[in-house]
Amino acid sequence: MPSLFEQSIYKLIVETSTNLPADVRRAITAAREAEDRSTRAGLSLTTIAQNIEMAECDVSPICQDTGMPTFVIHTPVGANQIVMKKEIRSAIAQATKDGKLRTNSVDSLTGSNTGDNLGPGTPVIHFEQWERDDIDVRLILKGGGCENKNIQYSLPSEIEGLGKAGRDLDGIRKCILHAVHQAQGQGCSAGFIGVGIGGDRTTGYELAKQQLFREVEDVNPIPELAKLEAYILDKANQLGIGTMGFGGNVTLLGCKIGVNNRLPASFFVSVAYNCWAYRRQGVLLDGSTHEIKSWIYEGGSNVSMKTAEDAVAEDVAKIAQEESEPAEVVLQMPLREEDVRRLKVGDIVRLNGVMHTGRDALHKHLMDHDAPLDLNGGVIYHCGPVMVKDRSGEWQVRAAGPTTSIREEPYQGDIIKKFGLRAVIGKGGMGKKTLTALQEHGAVYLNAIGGAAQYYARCIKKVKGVDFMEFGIPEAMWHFEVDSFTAIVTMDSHGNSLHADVDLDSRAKLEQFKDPVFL
Ligand SMILES: O=C(O)C[C@H](O)C(=O)O
Ligand code: SF4
Repeated sequence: MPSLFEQSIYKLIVETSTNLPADVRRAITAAREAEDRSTRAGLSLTTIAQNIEMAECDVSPICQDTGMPTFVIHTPVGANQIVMKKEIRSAIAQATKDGKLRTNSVDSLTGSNTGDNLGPGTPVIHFEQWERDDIDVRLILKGGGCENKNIQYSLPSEIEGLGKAGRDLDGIRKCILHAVHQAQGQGCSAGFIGVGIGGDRTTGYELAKQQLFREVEDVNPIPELAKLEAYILDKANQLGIGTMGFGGNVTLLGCKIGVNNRLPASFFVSVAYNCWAYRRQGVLLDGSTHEIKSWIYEGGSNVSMKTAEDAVAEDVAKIAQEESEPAEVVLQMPLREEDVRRLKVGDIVRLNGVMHTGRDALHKHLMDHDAPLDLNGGVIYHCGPVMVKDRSGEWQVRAAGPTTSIREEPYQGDIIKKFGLRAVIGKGGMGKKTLTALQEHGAVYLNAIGGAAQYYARCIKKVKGVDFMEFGIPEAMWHFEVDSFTAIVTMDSHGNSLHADVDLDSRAKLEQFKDPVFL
């Protein structure tokens, strides 16, 4: 029987992974209200809202990437932190086994997955002592896609699109606006950012991440920073990047800035980007029994993700469905070249049949090996799912949203041509080389909604098999039979890319903020 401390930590992990807190929910609902619901961004936000409720209802991960578990713990003086650490590790392993966390700890040299989320450096546990009797445990699960969009600036600097940035508040302003722009939709916008001003390279990033433990709705006690936070939120939302980088009115949901002293020679501005799946929670434990006394952040269960408009819209959708043909294109996999060549950017596609997952390890492997099955007309889904075996030994999908596609850019075009793929599904879009291959071969890039792991898991009707289990669960090649798997064409075979358009357009908007504001 696990100790009460371990049980409390387990509850914290499950709650954090499966139930988005109230402040984050309110921010997402406000974004929905600011966006026209019939646009790509509006539709994506509706799916995100549904996904949040599905995760809560099924007690399953909101997003399949359950991130780097990072704990910040305050203990009474003299509390045994060594025992606590052991029990936290044990709770992490149990939550992984139960499918509440994905197996996310990978040996950086060999690529092998430890399978239980434990390994050198994982999980991250920071202890602090305080002169109180209770134990305060906070946890953030920040995924890899948004972590990849973190960025650090060293001032003074020349900032692309914004010009010179000096060692002052206005220079800091430019760094933060640029940080939002460079993320585009790849960190599953609309996102939240934590900013650390000062420190050294390491503590600057630490400070940035600490800001993500603040409440979305709080106000910075330092007046200049409160002003800067409000400014960034307002201006970032004028960049037109929108949810998933589809264009739209809402790009940023929160901005929190902290400041530390620096060395005379250094001036770092560090930005931690967090996706909409902003999973952080905390518990206050009784110092002697280790029972949960209270939750630190208001729980999500009281804040429904439905807006007043939803009820009306559901009726309208029903009528519309009855009266007219659905606007989506329904396709059966494997796909035919002529069907794919007809698709254009903006089309909504519903896929039926069998698709195959593949991400970094698979793409690298396929460059100089054969595929384990015929991929002609096939569809590769950039996805690392959460999978568990049920009692009868069958694999079950617990979460299966898309991963950031751009990582496959060096390989994708070649793989499309070599194996005759007709579509790749992922998120955030891909680059020129892939776009050229889509054109030459007759294929499309489909953007699924990042983080909507429960929504997509429900489209998977059967796990048909798996290859390359030696790559670990997220990197293996899973064969999924899907029904009505919905995604949007964002790169077509005619040379069009919504991602390139939004990038260019938002870059022009960024340049409007070149002139000094904070003098
Ligand atoms: O690893 C994943 O499944 C997704 C990742 O967090 C991403 O955003 O690309
Ligand atoms: S897939 Fe998107 S929502 Fe999930 S962790 Fe990555 S960035 Fe966050």
